[in-house]
Amino acid sequence: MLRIKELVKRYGDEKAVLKNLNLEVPGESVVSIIGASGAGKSTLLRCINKLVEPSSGSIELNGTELTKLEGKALRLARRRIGMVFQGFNLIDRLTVMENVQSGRLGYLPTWRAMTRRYPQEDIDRAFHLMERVGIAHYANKRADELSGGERQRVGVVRALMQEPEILLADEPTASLDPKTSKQIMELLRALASELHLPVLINIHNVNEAREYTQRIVGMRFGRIIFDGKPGDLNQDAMDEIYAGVPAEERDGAQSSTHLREVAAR
Ligand SMILES: Nc1ncnc2c1ncn2[C@@H]1O[C@H](COP(=O)(O)OP(=O)(O)OP(=O)(O)O)[C@@H](O)[C@H]1O
Repeated sequence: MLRIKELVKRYGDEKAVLKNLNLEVPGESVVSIIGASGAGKSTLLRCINKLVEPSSGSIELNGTELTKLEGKALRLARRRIGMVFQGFNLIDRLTVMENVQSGRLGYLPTWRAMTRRYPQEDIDRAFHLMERVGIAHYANKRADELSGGERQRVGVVRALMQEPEILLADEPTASLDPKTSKQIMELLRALASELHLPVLINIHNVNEAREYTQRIVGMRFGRIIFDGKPGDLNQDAMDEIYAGVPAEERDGAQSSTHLREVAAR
């Protein structure tokens, strides 16, 4: 169970981008977070895995308060949070196997990780997961030789190698074509149920959110203003979440997170 209470995030002296946000995600549920660009969706995910430091409030994962952790305790907690990225975040020159094994870094002594001498059980687990998502035959291929959908499957396996207690996906399909997007959403939904994992997906494509997730959380200006089943997301709710956003930009627009990542490359 993920339990977020009164979460506030402020970048520097700017006004808060998350404003006293409350959210509970029980096990095994697939929740999508939608909202206009700048609503605070990525910041929320980044606060959960502490890529950014919350300004105040609490984030509890299965009874562990994450916001207060530091040093080793933080590292241990972080390895329980799997993250899937829009741009995949793979190391191109490494093989698929090497990339997925990087999900075990939080568990291995440094010498073992540096020399890439992975324990047999980690190799077995990697093959099992790669077979599950259909990429086992690519184990020894370089990551940059794969298609976008295959790369995202590597990203998913890497996250699962962490034995996570929750999976966070930050626009996992935004770099993919529609058919591949559906396959990845289908996969995330299936894995949530097979592995009894809560999955939190930040997503721009509202149609995919409706089709593949059981619960939709709508954000606006750092607040949750909708929280319900896909069937409850009617036109009024959509208009409130996306007020002021042109219709053609509501779906599939490039996110500011993506643009920032591209600019940083
Ligand atoms: N590292 C940062 N430093 C300063 N401001 C930031 C930073 N990251 C995000 N912001 C600001 O916080 C606000 C929320 O951004 P965030 O990326 O969380 O929104 P989002 O809903 O995920 O948007 P998008 O869908 O476009 O990615 C925006 O105004 C953004 O400019």
